[in-house]
Amino acid sequence: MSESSTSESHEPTQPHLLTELRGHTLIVTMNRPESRNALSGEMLGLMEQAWERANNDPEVRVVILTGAGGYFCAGADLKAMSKDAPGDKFASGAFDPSIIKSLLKGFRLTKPLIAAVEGPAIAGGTEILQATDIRIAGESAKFGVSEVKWGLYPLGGSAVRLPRQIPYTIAAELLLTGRHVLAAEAKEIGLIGRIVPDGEALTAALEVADLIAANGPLAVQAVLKTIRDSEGKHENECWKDDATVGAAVFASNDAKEGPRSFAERRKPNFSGS
Ligand SMILES: C[C@H]([C@H](O)CC(=O)SCCNC(=O)CCNC(=O)[C@H](O)C(C)(C)COP(=O)(O)OP(=O)(O)OC[C@H]1O[C@@H](n2cnc3c(N)ncnc32)[C@H](O)[C@@H]1OP(=O)(O)O)[C@H]1CC[C@H]2[C@@H]3CCC4=CC(=O)CC[C@]4(C)[C@H]3CC[C@]12C
Repeated sequence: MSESSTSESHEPTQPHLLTELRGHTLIVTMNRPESRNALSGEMLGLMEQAWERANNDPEVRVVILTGAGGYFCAGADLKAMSKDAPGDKFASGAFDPSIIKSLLKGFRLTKPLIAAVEGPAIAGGTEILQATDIRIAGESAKFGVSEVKWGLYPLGGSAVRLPRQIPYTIAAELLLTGRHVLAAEAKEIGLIGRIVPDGEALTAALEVADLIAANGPLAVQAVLKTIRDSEGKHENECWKDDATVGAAVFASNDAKEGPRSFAERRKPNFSGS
């Protein structure tokens, strides 16, 4: 990683989250491999900063979320929670769990987000996965929303999102039993889109990111907006916004550059305007 986020309190050489801009792709890496990249307060704070950057930096066209050391994320740091229970902060109003920006609940990226998963993606790890658009995993990756095993609630959004993303009965089973599933089953139920050999998830994600980054950025972001905004609505309720968003793209310089590049038999040079 050539570039890393600033650490708020931990060792400056080992921040809990790393970021690297490679071309137009922002790679965001959860970085506590000794704890299977369990979510710390520091990591969550740095994730918020990374998402702000992704949305506001025009150089960023695609984002990849991954984990260090061959692990994705083991959810909340249960050891820290055993000493300092978050429930007290919810009860006092010190933390409002209806918006958890770091886990992309109540806040979404305007750029496509690809998950590159190796190893365990459990509880909060599978919760944030549900906020990603494209999901690629190594064959040994493991998923699950196991909060109920510890008497906890999946506050990262899974009780709402999972039944919308995979068949209801399977979502209910996973949420209520907390059982883990391997990559093959995760793909079968539609939780992830692609399986690659272990160790190759990031490479595969970068290949997809390059394909997306080569496209017109305004077009990509507009398509993503419509995918998100139309979710759960009757199609007739969507056409007005679909037309507004689409017409704005057609009015852009990029929409002139694309057809021109085809006619001139060259690669398009999109400016994002
Ligand atoms: C609400 C969200 C979220 O929904 C809640 C959760 O995520 S609960 C977390 C539940 N996690 C699990 O069930 C996973 C437990 N781990 C395992 O099952 C296994 O370890 C594994 C399958 C991941 C890996 O197995 P392995 O056999 O490969 O490895 P193993 O030997 O078991 O482990 C290796 C070492 O790693 C350590 N380890 C593993 N997992 C964890 C873990 N989860 N926590 C700590 N350490 C872990 C293990 O112990 C081994 O270490 P050794 O030293 O060798 O023993 C919530 C998500 C984030 C919350 C916010 C956090 C910050 C906040 C603070 C506040 O004060 C206010 C609230 C809040 C904002 C808080 C709000 C809720 C969340 C958003």
